[in-house]
Amino acid sequence: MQAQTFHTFPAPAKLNLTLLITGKRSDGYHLLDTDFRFIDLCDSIDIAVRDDGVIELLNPMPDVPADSDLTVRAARLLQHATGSPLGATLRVHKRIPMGGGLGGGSSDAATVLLALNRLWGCGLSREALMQLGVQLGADVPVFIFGKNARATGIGEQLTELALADAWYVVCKPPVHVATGPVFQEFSQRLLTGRASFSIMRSLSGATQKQNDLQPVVAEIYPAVKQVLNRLSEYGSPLMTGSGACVFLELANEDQANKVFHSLSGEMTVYVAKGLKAHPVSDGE
Ligand SMILES: C[C@](O)(CO)[C@H](O)COP(=O)(O)OP(=O)(O)OC[C@H]1O[C@@H](n2ccc(N)nc2=O)[C@H](O)[C@@H]1O
Ligand SMILES: Nc1ncnc2c1ncn2[C@@H]1O[C@H](COP(=O)(O)OP(=O)(O)OP(=O)(O)O)[C@@H](O)[C@H]1O
Repeated sequence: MQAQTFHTFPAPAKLNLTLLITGKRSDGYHLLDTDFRFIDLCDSIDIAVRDDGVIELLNPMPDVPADSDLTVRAARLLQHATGSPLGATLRVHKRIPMGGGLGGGSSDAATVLLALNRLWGCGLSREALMQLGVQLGADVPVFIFGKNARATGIGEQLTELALADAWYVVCKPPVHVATGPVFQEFSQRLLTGRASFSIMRSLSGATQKQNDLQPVVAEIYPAVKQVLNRLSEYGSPLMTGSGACVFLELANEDQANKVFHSLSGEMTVYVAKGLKAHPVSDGE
């Protein structure tokens, strides 16, 4: 086989700067009102086009078989939707912790859709890619949308959000949180009055940040609560997505570095800059 030419594409993590749950759809998915921000903590994906139609992942992760990996699923979905006869060899460099609420798998999938749409010459619009992406996960569309955004629906109705420069300290408690069970527990709590939909807060446009999944996760996973407590010594931390990661927004890089250095001996911690936009543009 001919030597393959690889192109490298970044896949940034996201933070949910606020996350309100406003309702539930008939299929069980929850309706959200959430502000997404991309940060410069990124995976990267090497992609080479091949002409035999095969989708191959060179370095599957130990606990995710290649066929289940969101990068492979994204490539196959695009192939199926467009009828492209081309294939791809993929290599994923993970930096974004998994099960952290940072959307790493979703971002990897979005980057593959954006990159292969271009490399295969499919010519799908951004909207069409977003519609494909949501089939892989509720967090995929925002990464294709490509801008920091307020999201409603299950995360697929997006409006651009202008955000000031900011730096973030992101801590990863030593637990892996699965998204589905956290939403299920939230729903259970609705029945017993221990949780409620944040409809009024959403409608009123209240600016105070909160994450409606945080009380659920902090109770089930004491490690998350501990990290929230520790970070609150420096400001007002919040959990991102369905956890487990917890972040603190700082006004400048110096402050972020100071907090980072005081925590780095104790836990897994990252310092990241908020991005203005997704680093992959689809050429539009
Ligand atoms: C919590 C967030 O990270 C916020 O950005 C996302 O809403 C989660 O998005 P995601 O990880 O892409 O989630 P998916 O893979 O689509 O969904 C996993 C499971 O979480 C539940 N789920 C997810 C998203 C949502 N809006 N409501 C839900 O109830 C569903 O049971 C679903 O089967
Ligand atoms: N390329 C991939 N990278 C990471 N996880 C993947 C990938 N492909 C499949 N997965 C599966 O998806 C799960 C969720 O991964 P991800 O890193 O997106 O979690 P998360 O940050 O909690 O997501 P979210 O914020 O969207 O809930 C992983 O535990 C893994 O089993």
